[in-house]
Amino acid sequence: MLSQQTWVIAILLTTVLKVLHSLFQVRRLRKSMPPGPPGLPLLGNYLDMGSFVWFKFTEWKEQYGSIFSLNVFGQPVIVLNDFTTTVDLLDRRSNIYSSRPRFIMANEIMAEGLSLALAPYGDLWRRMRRAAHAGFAGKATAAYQPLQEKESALLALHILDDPEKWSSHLKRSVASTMLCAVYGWLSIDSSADSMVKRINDLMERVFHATLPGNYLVEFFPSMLHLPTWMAKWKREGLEWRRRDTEMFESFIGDVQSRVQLGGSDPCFAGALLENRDKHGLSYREMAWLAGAMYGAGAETTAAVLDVFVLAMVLHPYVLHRAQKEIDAVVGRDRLPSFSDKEQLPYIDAIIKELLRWRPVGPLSMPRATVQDDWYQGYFIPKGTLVISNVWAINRDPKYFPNYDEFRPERYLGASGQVVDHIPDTRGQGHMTFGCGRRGCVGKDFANQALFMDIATILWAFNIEKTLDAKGQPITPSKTDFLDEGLVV
Ligand code: HEM
Repeated sequence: MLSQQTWVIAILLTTVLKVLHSLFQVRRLRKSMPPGPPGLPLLGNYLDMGSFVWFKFTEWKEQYGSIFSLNVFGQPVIVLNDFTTTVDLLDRRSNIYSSRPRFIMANEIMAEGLSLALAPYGDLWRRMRRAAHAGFAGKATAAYQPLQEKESALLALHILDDPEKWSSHLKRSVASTMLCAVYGWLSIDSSADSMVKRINDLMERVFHATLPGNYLVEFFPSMLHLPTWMAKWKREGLEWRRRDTEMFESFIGDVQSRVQLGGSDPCFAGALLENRDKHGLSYREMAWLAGAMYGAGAETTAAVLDVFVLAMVLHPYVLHRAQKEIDAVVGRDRLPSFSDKEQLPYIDAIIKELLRWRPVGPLSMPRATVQDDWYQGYFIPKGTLVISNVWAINRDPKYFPNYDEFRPERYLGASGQVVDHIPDTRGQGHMTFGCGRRGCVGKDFANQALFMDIATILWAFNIEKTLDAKGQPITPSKTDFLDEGLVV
C-alpha cells in the first residue's frame, strides 16, 4: 500500500507533467487552428472570459469571424458563431463532433457515467439515445397531448387563484407534466413537493459540478485516483451517487410494480421496461435515463415560459394579436386544444421567436471532437472542446434583421403561415435546441408543451406591467440576465 506522501507526490508529478505537455502542445497546435485572441502563458484565455461569456464571444465573432479558437489551461477550444459553420461541423460531421468533454464530477463520479446528456459518444450513449428518441421524439410525442392539455388547464386554474405567484405555477406545471410523462404519476400539486425538491436538488448539484472551476479534478484528472479518505469532494460525490441511484431505482421500481398490477398510465419509464431487451439497457441504466429526461426538460421549458411572460409585458401588441387569433379560432366556450394548432400559426411564431430572442442556453452544451479534423483550411485537433455560440447564431443579421427586436412576424410568410427561412435547422428556425445527432432529443415534446401552455395562458389572461407604490407601471429590464448554470 502506498503512503499518503507517495500518493500526493505521484499525483502532483503526473499533473504537472500533463499540464506542461498540453500547454506546449496547444501553443504549437494553435498556429494551424482557427484564429483567436492570444491569451496569457499558462492560463491561456481563461481570464478573458468572466460571466455572461456569450457577450464576449459575440465581440470576438466580430473580430475573428464565424469560427475562432481559444486556449484554456492548455485545453484547445473552438467557438462556432453562425448557422453554416455550426451545421457543417455538428450536423454534417456528426461522427466527429458528437461527443462531450469529460464531466468527471457530474457524470463519472456522481452518476456512475450514466448521464445521457453528459456521456461521451459511444455504445452507452447510443443505446440510451435510441430509447429516449423512441419515447419522446417525432410521432411518440402525440401520446402526451392529453396530459399536456390537462396540465395547461390546471396551470390556468392555479394562476387564476393566485396570479402573483405566476412563476412558481409555471415551474410546478412543467415539473408535473415531465414527471407524469416520465413516471406516469398523478399531477404534482406544488413545486415544493418533496420528490420534486429532491430531484431539483440533484439537478442543482449536477449543474454546479459542470461549471468550470468548481472542481479541480476537471482540470487535473489524475486527482480522480486520490483515495476517498484524502478527497472530501470524491467522498461526497460517491455518497450522492448512492442516494440518487437509490431514488431513481425506486421510481422505476414503482412503475414496474404498477405495470405488473396492470394499473400504470402509459409513460416513458413503462415503455423502457417493456422494451428493455430491444434497447439493451440494464435496470440501473434505465433508472438514470428516466431521471435524466426529467432533468433535461423541466428547468429549460420553465425558463422559456418565464421569457414568454417578459416578452408579453414588453410587447403588448404581440399579446393582443395572439389573443385575437385565439378568439377567432377557439372562441370563449372552450379551452384551446391541439386540434387548433394548424389554425394558430401566430402562436407557433411566438414560440420560435422566444427561443431565438432569448435562448435559455446561450452557449448550448459543449461538444468534444473524437478525431483530428480540417475545416476551411484550419486544423481542429482530437479532444477539442466545441462551443456553439447560440446567442450570436440566433442574431445573425443576414436572417434576422433588427435581431434585437422581439418580432414573431419574422417567422410568418405573406399568407400568415409559418415559413422555414433558415436553412438546415429542419424547420426550427433557430439554434436553441442544438443540431446533429446530439441535438435536443426532447424538442418536439418541448414545442408541444410550449404551444399548449402559451395558447391557454393567452386565452385566459392578460399579462400587464405591475404597478409601483405610486401606481405607475414598472417596465422590467430586457437586458438583465440570471445565469443559473443550465439555463439563463
Ligand atoms: C425549451 C426547452 C428545451 C431547450 C431549450 C433544450 C435545449 C437543449 C440543448 C441546447 C441541448 C444540447 C444540444 C446539443 O448538444 O447540440 C439539449 C440536450 C438534451 N435535451 Fe433538451 N431542451 C429543452 C427541452 C427538453 C425536454 C422537454 C427534454 C425531455 C423530454 C429534453 C431532453 C434533452 C436530452 C436528454 C438532451 C441530451 C441529448 C444528448 O446529449 O444526446 N430537452 N437540450
